[in-house]
Amino acid sequence: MSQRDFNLFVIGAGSGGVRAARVSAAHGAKVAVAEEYRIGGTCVIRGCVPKKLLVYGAHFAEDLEDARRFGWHVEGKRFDWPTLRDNVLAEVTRLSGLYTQTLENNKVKILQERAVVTGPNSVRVGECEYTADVILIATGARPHVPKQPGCEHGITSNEAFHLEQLPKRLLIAGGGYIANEFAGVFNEFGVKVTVVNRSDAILRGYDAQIRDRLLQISMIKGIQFLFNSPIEKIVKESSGALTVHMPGGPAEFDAVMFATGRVPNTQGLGLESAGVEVDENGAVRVDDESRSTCPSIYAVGDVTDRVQLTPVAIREGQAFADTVFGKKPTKVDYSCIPSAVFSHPPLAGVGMTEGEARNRLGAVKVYTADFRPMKNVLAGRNERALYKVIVDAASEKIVGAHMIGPDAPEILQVLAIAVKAGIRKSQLDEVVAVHPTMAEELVLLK
Ligand SMILES: Cc1cc2nc3c(=O)[nH]c(=O)nc-3n(C[C@H](O)[C@H](O)[C@H](O)COP(=O)(O)OP(=O)(O)OC[C@H]3O[C@@H](n4cnc5c(N)ncnc54)[C@H](O)[C@@H]3O)c2cc1C
Ligand SMILES: NC(=O)c1ccc[n+]([C@@H]2O[C@H](COP(=O)([O-])OP(=O)(O)OC[C@H]3O[C@@H](n4cnc5c(N)ncnc54)[C@H](O)[C@@H]3O)[C@@H](O)[C@H]2O)c1
Repeated sequence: MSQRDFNLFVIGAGSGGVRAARVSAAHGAKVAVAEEYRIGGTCVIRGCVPKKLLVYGAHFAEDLEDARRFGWHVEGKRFDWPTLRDNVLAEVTRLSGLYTQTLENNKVKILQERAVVTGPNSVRVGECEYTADVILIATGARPHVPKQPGCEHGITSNEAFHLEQLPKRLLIAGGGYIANEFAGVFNEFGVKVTVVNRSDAILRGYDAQIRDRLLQISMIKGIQFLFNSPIEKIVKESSGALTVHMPGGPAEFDAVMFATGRVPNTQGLGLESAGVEVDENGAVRVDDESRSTCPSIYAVGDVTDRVQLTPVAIREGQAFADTVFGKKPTKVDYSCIPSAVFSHPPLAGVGMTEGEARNRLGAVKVYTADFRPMKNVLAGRNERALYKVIVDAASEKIVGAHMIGPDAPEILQVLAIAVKAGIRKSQLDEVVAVHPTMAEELVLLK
């Protein structure tokens, strides 16, 4: 029996930390978790969940517009931001309560304060020092804000959920997930959105044709994109407006939001006291069992900067608990991780893009369905969906699938099973279509 206060001390009650704490406790460990902000972490409090609820809220703008062609006349429609904001924040509070309850039900001691590591087996929380056989760093990541003069006047996704009122003109810096998701949301709410990117492409890592389709549709919806436009400085005017200086000249906005990546939360965490190494971005270096360079300290989730997605943090937390406290050594399989961008319309992908497949495999076959969904046709909405299935010409196996269009993330989740299982294109063809659906295009690809 250990003489220390706990078998496991988890720092950070987000996606990875909560799963690791709960499962380790279920395996019989005495567990404590420290959280400096709110139980649930980024995903629940200021990430996936409130973001997706805003995406739902935003989509009503198009649904109400399309409704007319389906015979529905909605008089006097009007959007009220405070109503949506407050309902979303209330839902976040409810979910945070459920996460807290889950930890308590599993007898995990919750310390609602910042923790720092003071040695290989010790942690300080406020005035108290605790000892533990194992420490798990699950502190996540925080928004990166560029250092150019005046950038402190901008906000990040953290603040976007709490805006007092919507800005009339919003500049979003970045071209990744958060930039495209929030550009879509705020544009649907009637905000004039400009996306500025320092490079010449959005959503690197996704299939080029799918990205192009999103760019094209986003521009038609009224979102302006400026490429190769690093922000040089931001000046706050006496009116409160922000003048943003860029290579193409200055422009005025009511708010600037940075969506320029997220950096691991290791600053001031005391990792050096235990010999825990971090990389050049501050991410904890770990082996394939999530063990750091200190044998008693592990790390999971965004703080390791492997794949910054909730389901990955959860898997890493589960694998850690099973390996260290469940006598079941488990490694996370990082191959074929599906992902989605909840833009308007959403896009999703799994496996190799067409470009990657051509580079890595040489001979590939690409099957595409480029179509206007039935609902869009009747609505008079000129938006086309695009599905792509990438096949290794030698083995006939599907090595990637990518799509943009209504409900693409929902459809892709199921297709990802086929890609992960390594099925052949002919096996897709054997499946009878569910008609009329959009997903049936996947079994009718010629
Ligand atoms: C706007 C936004 C939208 C997103 N949307 C999606 C999505 O749709 N799908 C998806 O898969 N992923 C999404 N993500 C990413 C996802 O939220 C993260 O990958 C995930 O939350 C990482 O989990 P984690 O456990 O590593 O860290 P987190 O969930 O960030 O948890 C870390 C916790 O540690 C706490 N903490 C930090 N330092 C200390 C300390 N010293 N002491 C005590 N506590 C500390 C923090 O307060 C935080 O609660 C989104 C992220 C953002 C920002
Ligand atoms: N739907 C989802 O699953 C989802 C949604 C939101 C966030 N996330 C996760 O959170 C992470 C962070 O999201 P994000 O959108 O901030 O990051 P990102 O990595 O997706 O995009 C960052 C963007 O900022 C640009 N950039 C980086 N540094 C810059 C600088 N100094 N000046 C100007 N531009 C700069 C990059 O070129 C890139 O376009 C994502 O990588 C993702 O893993 C996932």
